Amino acid sequence: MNIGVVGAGSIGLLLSARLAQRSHHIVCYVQREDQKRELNQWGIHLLPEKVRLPVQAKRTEQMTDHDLVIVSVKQPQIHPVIDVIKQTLSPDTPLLFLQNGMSHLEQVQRLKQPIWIGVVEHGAIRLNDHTVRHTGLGVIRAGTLRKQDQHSMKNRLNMLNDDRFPFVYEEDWERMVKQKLAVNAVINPLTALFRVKNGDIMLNSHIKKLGKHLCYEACDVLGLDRDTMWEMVVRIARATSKNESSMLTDIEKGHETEIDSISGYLLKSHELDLPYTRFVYHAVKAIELKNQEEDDT
Ligand SMILES: NC(=O)C1=CN([C@@H]2O[C@H](COP(=O)(O)OP(=O)(O)OC[C@H]3O[C@@H](n4cnc5c(N)ncnc54)[C@H](OP(=O)(O)O)[C@@H]3O)[C@@H](O)[C@H]2O)C=CC1
Ligand SMILES: CC(C)(CO)C(=O)C(=O)O
Repeated sequence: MNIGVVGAGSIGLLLSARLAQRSHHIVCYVQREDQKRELNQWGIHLLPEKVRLPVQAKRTEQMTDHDLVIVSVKQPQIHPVIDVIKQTLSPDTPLLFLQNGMSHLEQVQRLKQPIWIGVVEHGAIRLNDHTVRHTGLGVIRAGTLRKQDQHSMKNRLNMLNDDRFPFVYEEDWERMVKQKLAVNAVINPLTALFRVKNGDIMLNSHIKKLGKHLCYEACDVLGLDRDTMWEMVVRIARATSKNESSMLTDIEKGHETEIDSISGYLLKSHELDLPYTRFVYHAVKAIELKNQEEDDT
């Protein structure tokens, strides 16, 4: 397939490399000239295998139609990408959105294109503009926003699917996104606040206890079963145990996190008090603010 990947960060580079390995033609859309140059010159260096995969790189404004366009920028970065999509892509080009959280869904639903909503259960970390380490093998789950797109989506998803990098079709995308939100509402703030890798939150009995409270609060808001969800959180934390969560990476780099679309989304959509969620929300925002103040001085 001919695939465009918007955003060549940890997940964008991982996806581009894994799909290029299966001989798909990949165009990475990036926002910086230096990253474009590096990717065109070196391709993607994929670890731990130490292989180089050739890709083409262009600026996001140069976006054209593909068999599929995958959007792998972070939730707070999505507005300008949606503007480019509106201006450049035909209404037939399918779009796969992979953001954590749920705040982007309202905007995305207004697009005319066939929309696939996906969640990533892999762990990945970008080491430089053309090098990525695959730190936790998981799956990518996706479903279609509109029923009429299901058939063509299933066909295309089959073309992407591979035992070493699975894509799984999900009939109930809303449930899938809610479950991923509950997982992120536990793992992401705890790893960011305690500065630990995903697996470590299950090894420290106190952090694990906080995790269970966060999980139960998320389940109560989202209408999910508490025990099933806690099992899922434990499974994903273990499967990605060596991974730094995307929120921890953001905190360490002094970047804005996705806390607003994860814990913030839960707080906004519920009237009951969620004391554990409220605490981690403000704690992560406090670190963001501190990082910002340090940058300004
Ligand atoms: N990392 C992980 O292990 C996991 C991440 N996720 C989710 O996947 C999504 C992506 O995360 P991740 O890859 O870690 O994030 P990164 O911050 O590593 O990557 C985001 C990339 O998007 C780029 N970008 C921002 N705006 C634009 C634009 N207008 N045009 C082109 N590129 C742009 C950034 O460019 P620049 O480098 O120039 O800033 C950056 O390279 C998030 O929602 C995250 O929560 C889900 C599961 C696991
Ligand atoms: C599943 C998990 C926690 C993997 O690291 C993730 O989604 C993230 O880091 O944002």
